[in-house]
Amino acid sequence: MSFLTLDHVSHHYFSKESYTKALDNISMAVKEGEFISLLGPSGCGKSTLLSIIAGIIQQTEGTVSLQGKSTTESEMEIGYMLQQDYLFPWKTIIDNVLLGPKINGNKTDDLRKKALQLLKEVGLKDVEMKYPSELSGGMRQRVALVRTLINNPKILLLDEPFSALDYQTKLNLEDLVADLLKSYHKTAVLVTHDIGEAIAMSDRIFMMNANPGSIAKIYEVPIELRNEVPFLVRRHPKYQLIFDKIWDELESKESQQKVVEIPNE
Ligand SMILES: Nc1ncnc2c1ncn2[C@@H]1O[C@H](COP(=O)(O)OP(=O)(O)OP(=O)(O)O)[C@@H](O)[C@H]1O
Repeated sequence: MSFLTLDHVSHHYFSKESYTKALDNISMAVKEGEFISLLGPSGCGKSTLLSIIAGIIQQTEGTVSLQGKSTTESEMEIGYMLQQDYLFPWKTIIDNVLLGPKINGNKTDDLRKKALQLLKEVGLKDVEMKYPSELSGGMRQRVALVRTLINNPKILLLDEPFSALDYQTKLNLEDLVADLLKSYHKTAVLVTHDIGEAIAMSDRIFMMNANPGSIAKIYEVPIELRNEVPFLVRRHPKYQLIFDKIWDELESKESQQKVVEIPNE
């Protein structure tokens, strides 16, 4: 049985003024511990798809399940990491990390130890009593990662989590996230515009079409690249070949973007 299953998922946005068919008939099966990326032209529905997997929005058609359970029932088992860290500025780092478990009514004494361990694992020692404003963007994003992992989610949904960071910080964080997810055997879905990031981090890359959003192609990253840390994947002889192939595909999709017509009622 696959870990995350999407079966014929479609989604339409309706309002009085407009209608958008954002996703059309998406099916995919993600294995436990697998890292997949969603890549595609702007507006092809990547974030919509991630929100549906997260159970934040309900798809118009089709089913989404995590280990056989609907994702709306498994909300607590899903971790979400976004471009912005959304840390509360008036709370210390440790209080930010422990806020989720606290809201869920969990005792935080044991979790405090785990939080400090995770902070150490992401290279943040002795920051627990600091406030977010005292940390750099990359450090705050690492705190956001710890805040996600403290809930021990079964799956991590990553919506362009590195795109607001400078290039060097982004590469370092990619290595860190890949290493942590591997060591905790977490399944992950990454939305990105960065082809290099998708190749460096993923087992498989789902290339999407726009208007409406659908899966156009699935690229399986060769095993020898998957066994490397992301930074070294970018130096692998096969990396540029895969990059060029995906680049050409993406370029042709950008140029094919059409205006969607609003159907008559
Ligand atoms: N709340 C909404 N109401 C109406 N239409 C929406 C809404 N959110 C997204 N859309 C439309 O649905 C389509 C898919 O949007 P979505 O944000 O999922 O794409 P994306 O691939 O994540 O885009 P980008 O790469 O630019 O972030 C687009 O046509 C967008 O305009």
